[in-house]
Amino acid sequence: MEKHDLIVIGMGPAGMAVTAMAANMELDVLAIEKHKVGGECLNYGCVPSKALLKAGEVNEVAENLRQYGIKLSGKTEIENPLEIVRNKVGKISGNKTMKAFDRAKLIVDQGEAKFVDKKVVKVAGKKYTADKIFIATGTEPMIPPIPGLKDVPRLTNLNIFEQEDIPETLTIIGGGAIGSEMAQAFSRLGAKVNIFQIDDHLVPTGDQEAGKVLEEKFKKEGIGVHNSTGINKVEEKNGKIITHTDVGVFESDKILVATGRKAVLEPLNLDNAGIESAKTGIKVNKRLETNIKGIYAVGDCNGKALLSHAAMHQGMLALMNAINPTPIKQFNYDDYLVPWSVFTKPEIAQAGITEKEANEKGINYQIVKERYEDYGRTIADGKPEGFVKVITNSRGKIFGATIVGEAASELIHEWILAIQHNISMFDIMMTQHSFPTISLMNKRVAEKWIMNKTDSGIIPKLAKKFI
Ligand SMILES: Cc1cc2nc3c(=O)[nH]c(=O)nc-3n(C[C@H](O)[C@H](O)[C@H](O)COP(=O)(O)OP(=O)(O)OC[C@H]3O[C@@H](n4cnc5c(N)ncnc54)[C@H](O)[C@@H]3O)c2cc1C
Ligand SMILES: NC(=O)c1ccc[n+]([C@@H]2O[C@H](COP(=O)([O-])OP(=O)(O)OC[C@H]3O[C@@H](n4cnc5c(N)ncnc54)[C@H](O)[C@@H]3O)[C@@H](O)[C@H]2O)c1
Repeated sequence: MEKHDLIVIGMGPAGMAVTAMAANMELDVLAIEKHKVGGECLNYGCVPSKALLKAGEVNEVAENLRQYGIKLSGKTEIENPLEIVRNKVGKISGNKTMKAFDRAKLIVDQGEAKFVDKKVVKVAGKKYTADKIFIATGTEPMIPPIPGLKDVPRLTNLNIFEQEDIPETLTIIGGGAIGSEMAQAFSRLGAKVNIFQIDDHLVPTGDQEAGKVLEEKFKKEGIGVHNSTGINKVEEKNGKIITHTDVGVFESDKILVATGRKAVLEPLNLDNAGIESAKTGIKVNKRLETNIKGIYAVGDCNGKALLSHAAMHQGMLALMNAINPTPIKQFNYDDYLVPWSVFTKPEIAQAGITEKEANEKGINYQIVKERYEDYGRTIADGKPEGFVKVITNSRGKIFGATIVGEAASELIHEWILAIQHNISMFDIMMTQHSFPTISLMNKRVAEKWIMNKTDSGIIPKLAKKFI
C-alpha cells in the first residue's frame, strides 16, 4: 500500500492550506479532491460572488454618475457579466494556484475518498496510508423542507454562476450572507429581486441595526425585503416560479435558495475509522483533532465557522499541532478570533461579540458609535451610510465591533487585532491614522469614547483647576 506522511481529503481553502504548507516543509503529502481544486470558495463561492458584486457595483456607479456632476449620454447595457465571472475564476484556478502544490501528489476528479480504517483511505479503487490524515471536505447547500421546493428548477451557489443571462425576476430564499450579496449583485445588473427570510433582519448572525442600514439601502435600490416571512409552497407554472408566502404570492423567472449549509459526511465512511460527528459536522477538540488520534478535521466540515479565512487558519493550526512534538504547547483554535464581512454596499463587518451577545452574556458594557454621515471623507465620497459601533466599558476594554459602511471589511481588522491582543480604546485613540482615510473612523470612535468621559466627572474639574 502507498504510504505518505500526510493525506488531505478535500482541496478547498482548508485542504489547500494544509497541503501547501506541508509540501513546503518537504513533507510527503497526498491530497485527494473529488471535484475541483479550490473547493466551494474558488469555484462556487467567495471568488465568483465577489466578481459579480464588482460588476453590479460598476453598473450602479455608471448609472448614478450624476451625483458626481457627470452626465452619461446613453444607458449602460448588461452584456455578459456571468461569462466574465467564469473567466476570472478560470484564470485564478489555473497554473498560479496549482504551483503551490507542485511538491504534493494530487488525485483530482477520481471519485470520493473513503475511510477503510483509522489509518487507511481508499480512492478510485486504491488504498493509501499516512501518519496523519486531515479531513477538509466542506459543506453543501441545505435545502429547507418547503413544500414543492425540491420539485422546481432552483438555483443554489453551485449553479447560479453557470447561467447565461441575468434573469428579469429573481426570488431569493434567505437574507444571510449569500442571499444579501446575490440580491444586490443581481439587482444592480438589472434583475427585479425579492428576498424572503424567517429572520427579522438582513445578515441575521450580525448586529440588528447594521442589518437595518443594509435593508434601507436595498429598498432604495428596489430590492424587496420580506423579513419574518414564512414560505408555504413553491411551484412551477408556465416556466415561471410561483412562491406562496405569508405576505402574498410572487412570480419570478428563477429562485435562489440560500438558507445555510450542511456537512455531507456519509461518503467518507467515518464509522470505519470510528470518527465521531454531530449534525453540525465532524467533532473536534480545541486542537482540531477528531476523537481518533492523528486524524484532524478542518474548515467548514467541523461546523466551527463557515468562512474561508477560518478554514485556512484551521488548516495551518492543525498542521502545526500535528507536527508539534510537545503535547503542552499546542495551538488552540479558540484563542483566535474570527472576523467576518458581508460584501454588499454598504458592507457589514463584525469582530468579537455583538450588542445582543453582550446582553446575553450579562456584560457591563457601553456602546460608542461614530456615523459615516459625520465624517468629511465619507461625505466627499458620496458614501454617508453606516457607522462604527464598539462595545467597550469604562476602562476601554474592547469586547466587539460592528461596522456597516464603505470599506467595513478593511476597517474591521484593527478591532480584531485590538480584541485578540487586549489593546484598549485609549491605545486606538493614541495611534495616528492618516487623514482622510476611512480607517480614521476607528480613531474617531475611540476619541468619542474619551470625550464621553471628559464630558463629566473628574477630568473637567482637574482641567479647570490646573489650567
Ligand atoms: C456564495 C458563497 C460566497 C462565499 N463568500 C465568502 C467570502 O466572501 N468570504 C469567506 O470567508 N467565505 C465565503 N464563503 C464561505 C467559503 O466558501 C467556505 O467557508 C470555504 O469554502 C470553506 O472551505 P473548506 O476548505 O472547509 O471547504 P470547501 O471549500 O467546501 O472545500 C471542500 C472540498 O472537499 C471536496 N470533497 C468533499 N468530500 C470529499 C471526499 N469524500 N473526497 C474528496 N474530496 C471531497 C469538495 O469537492 C471540495 O472541493 C462563501 C460561500 C459561498 C457559498
Ligand atoms: N462574505 C462572506 O463571508 C460570505 C458570503 C457568503 C456566504 N458565506 C458563508 O456561507 C454560509 C452560508 O450562507 P447562507 O446565506 O446560505 O446562510 P446564512 O446562515 O448566512 O443565512 C441563512 C438565511 O436563510 C434564512 N432561512 C433559513 N431557513 C429558511 C426558511 N425555511 N424559509 C425562509 N428563510 C429561511 C434565514 O432567515 C437566513 O436569512 C454563511 O454562514 C457564511 O459563513 C460567507
